[in-house]
Amino acid sequence: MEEKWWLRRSDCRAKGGAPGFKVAILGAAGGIGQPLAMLMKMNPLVSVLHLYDVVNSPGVTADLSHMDTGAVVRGFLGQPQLESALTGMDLVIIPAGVPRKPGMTRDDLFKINAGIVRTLCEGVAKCCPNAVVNLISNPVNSTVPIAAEVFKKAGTYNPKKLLGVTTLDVARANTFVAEVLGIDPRDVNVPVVGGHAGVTILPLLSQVNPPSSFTPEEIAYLTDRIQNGGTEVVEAKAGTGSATLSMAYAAAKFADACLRGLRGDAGIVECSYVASQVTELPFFATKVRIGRQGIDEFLPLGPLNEFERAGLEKAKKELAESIQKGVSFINK
Ligand SMILES: NC(=O)C1=CN([C@@H]2O[C@H](COP(=O)(O)OP(=O)(O)OC[C@H]3O[C@@H](n4cnc5c(N)ncnc54)[C@H](O)[C@@H]3O)[C@@H](O)[C@H]2O)C=CC1
Ligand SMILES: O=C([O-])CC(=O)C(=O)O
Repeated sequence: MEEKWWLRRSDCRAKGGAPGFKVAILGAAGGIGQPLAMLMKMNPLVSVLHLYDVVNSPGVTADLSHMDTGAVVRGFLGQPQLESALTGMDLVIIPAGVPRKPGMTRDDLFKINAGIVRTLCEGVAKCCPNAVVNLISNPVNSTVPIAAEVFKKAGTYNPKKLLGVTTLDVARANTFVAEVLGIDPRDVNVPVVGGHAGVTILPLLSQVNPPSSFTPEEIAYLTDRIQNGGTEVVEAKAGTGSATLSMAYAAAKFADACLRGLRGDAGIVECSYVASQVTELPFFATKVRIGRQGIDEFLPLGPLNEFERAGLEKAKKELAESIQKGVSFINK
């Protein structure tokens, strides 16, 4: 392609190396991957953006590379290029894997996505063992334990740097609560704890900021809508996939929080599904404080009302099974 020009790109004076973080997206040509790649290309904290996929990453890379933002974009295609995609990365975002169709649960994706996540995490362990990992691929309740086991086997596991992305649950909760209250969603913050599937998604409506009270009907409506927000989109898309645009937005927001934490900004608190001692389960989503080394602090659940305590028990039962399934996949 370069032959038709008098100047080759390698002769250009740009040498790269601008200050900023190096970020890789694995699954970058997918429904989430493409808009997420665009949002990360627009993030001023990113100096280098690596886009890896098993299909179409050269096209997505060429396209995004014409945006006049600071990040230098490079594309990587297929397993032989995985190591180059990962080497030197500070943050690795993983939305690789198949999405749901109507009638499926997230757990139905386990068969295909578990193996994809294992392979990609083996690459992370080998090429950028100190990177922060943002895991999006479903079922998150099992893929995060899979990633942890892969890293343990490789001797690189750092629980402070492995974060399951549950930001979309928070974004939905903020949106739906704001609608019920008749206020701006940007002014609402709903902690959502537990996990990322059905009853494991536990919105803590008693802890909504600004402090708000809800009728029992509002609580029933909001809890159901937040827990089934993913299914609402899967059904509306009628077989063509699941949430991609809202997920890319949520993933970009979460990645930005991680980068600001790594930079040393104070007060970065996000909900995320992580290795945790907040409950008796080895993994649980709660608020975490993110700092220079990844997670600095696991924040407690806070006071729950009776409805939330009952929800927590249900969530824990399902979560325990999903965690065990992920752990056994690697240690079978
Ligand atoms: N954590 C969350 O809140 C959410 C998670 N998801 C999950 O994210 C995943 C991706 O969803 P979509 O982007 O809609 O799917 P998609 O099918 O549009 O894109 C997935 C991409 O992954 C790529 N891929 C497949 N195997 C790969 C491998 N071994 N290495 C690298 N790339 C590979 C595919 O080529 C494709 O480009 C799904 O598992 C979905 O369930 C979706 C929405 C929300
Ligand atoms: O529902 C799905 O399969 C995708 C997802 O995780 C979400 O939208 O929350």
